[in-house]
Amino acid sequence: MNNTFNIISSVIKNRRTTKPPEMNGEKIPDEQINALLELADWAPTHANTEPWNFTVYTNGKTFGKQHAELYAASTAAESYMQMTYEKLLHMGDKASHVIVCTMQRKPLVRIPVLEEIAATACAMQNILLGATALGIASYWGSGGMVHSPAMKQFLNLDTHDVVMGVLYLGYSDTKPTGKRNIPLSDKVTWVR
Ligand SMILES: Cc1cc2nc3c(=O)[nH]c(=O)nc-3n(C[C@H](O)[C@H](O)[C@H](O)COP(=O)(O)O)c2cc1C
Repeated sequence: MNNTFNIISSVIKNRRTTKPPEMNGEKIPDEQINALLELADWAPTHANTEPWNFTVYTNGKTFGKQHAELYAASTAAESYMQMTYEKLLHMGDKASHVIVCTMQRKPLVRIPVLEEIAATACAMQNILLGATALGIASYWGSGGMVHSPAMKQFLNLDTHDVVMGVLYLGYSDTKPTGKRNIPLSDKVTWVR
């Protein structure tokens, strides 16, 4: 294998999910976030629809407040849990930047939704890999209100658009070890 493969292989294998509470509050320079977004923009895209969109929060607390308030406003009193509110409120406290990632379909696009979602996921993975290369810890979260109609409305999305997830980026003093539960051989079929 050549050196480029070895480098990218090491970045891919070293990317690990770090939960935002494990981040340490240190700030990432905005230029580095821009560089990551530029990587996202080079994701593959069927028919060049480039359906990814990003809302970048330079303070994790701002998104946390909006997320928690959305939960409070759209949860019936009998289901509401203060613990959930607090968890959402403080989720990004120690993150540097929070990026809400959405797939937004252009009008009249004939590309299947599945492919637009896949393209946006590729863009998000580019961010995660770039972050790893820069020593930035990352977390792709889809909990709380992320997939709720209330979040779509909050983000002014159209019916066919999708909230893909929230990327929390920051620095961490710890690094989780990776694991895979299913052997690769169980997921691969070779036809010769
Ligand atoms: C689409 C997607 C949604 C995810 N949502 C969550 C989530 O809501 N909560 C969570 O703890 N982890 C979430 N994760 C992160 C996974 O838990 C994590 O990728 C998995 O444990 C494998 O660990 P690794 O990323 O270190 O390889 C999500 C990952 C993806 C790709």
